[in-house]
Amino acid sequence: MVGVGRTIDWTDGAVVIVDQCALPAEHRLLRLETVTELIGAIQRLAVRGAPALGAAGALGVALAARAHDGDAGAVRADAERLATARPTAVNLRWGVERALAKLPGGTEAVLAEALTLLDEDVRVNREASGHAARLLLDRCERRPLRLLTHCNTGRLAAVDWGTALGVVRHLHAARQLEYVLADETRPLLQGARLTAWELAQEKIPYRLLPDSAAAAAMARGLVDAVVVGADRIAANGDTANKIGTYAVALAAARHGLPFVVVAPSSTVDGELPDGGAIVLEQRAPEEVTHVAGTLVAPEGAEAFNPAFDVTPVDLITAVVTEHGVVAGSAR
Ligand SMILES: CSC[C@H]1O[C@H](OP(=O)(O)O)[C@H](O)[C@@H]1O
Repeated sequence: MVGVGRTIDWTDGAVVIVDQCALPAEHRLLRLETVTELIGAIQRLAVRGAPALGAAGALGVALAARAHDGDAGAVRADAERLATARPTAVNLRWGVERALAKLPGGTEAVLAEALTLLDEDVRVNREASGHAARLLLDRCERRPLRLLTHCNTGRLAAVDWGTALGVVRHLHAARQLEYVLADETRPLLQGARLTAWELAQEKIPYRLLPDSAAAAAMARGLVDAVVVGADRIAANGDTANKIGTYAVALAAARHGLPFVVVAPSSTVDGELPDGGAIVLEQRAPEEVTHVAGTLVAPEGAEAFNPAFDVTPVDLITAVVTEHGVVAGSAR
């Protein structure tokens, strides 16, 4: 059920999500009854995070199948609008296509596939984050661990549990975590608003830091390892993730710290040989020139606001999915 553990689910013919734009001030649910409403929620990041986008894509096809019952052309047109709502996370199109493949079996078959995908997401991310937690315990001597993370990769970025933050949950449960250093993650502050909220909810020790302080934290010996999520992983292991991830990887390499990417295998795009071809979403300048709706730059200031960057695999210790380590120097 949404809110209790799940970030996104299907309730009485609608997609119901936790409205991530309202957090941390308010934990409220949004009921989305049409594909257009769902696309709007995806594009304003009310629902966000690669695995959660996969679930949204699949459930969105169920909405389309119900709305256009019997009109496969109309369903496919809505499915394409969904799949292109945000370009970088491969999971969105993957979820759409998973559900669309069941369309010949009818509306209920599409919904059944989408609900199966949601259940899978939780299991797969628990497995992937479990592998990554064990890898970090193998590679890091110090106990308990002090992890730095970027953006939000917890249950809010998935159906439940999460990827990199799933590692934190495993380690915390095993009493092997001292604290988390969470990058605020400008400009949309997924770390400050969402990761901090998740960790506070579970009384997991954390400190928030400006993105610009991540390298300094490593230089001061405050970090044992870095763990992040992913939005699209190329066949060679190059990884697209939230803007700022590449800088964190450079700093981790400089300080000889493990840098681990955790994602479900649905985030791997085997058709891309390397990260050079990953489409990186560019977002509105206002996300940079304004803070909480207040202009903080000169009127008319231009901005460079890519939502993602690519970390080359040579800076990644391990890319870990439910299948274990699939790329990186730890293979
Ligand atoms: C569990 S992967 C989450 C992944 O998605 C985030 O992007 P966004 O907040 O724009 O959806 C970020 O890249 C996270 O690492």
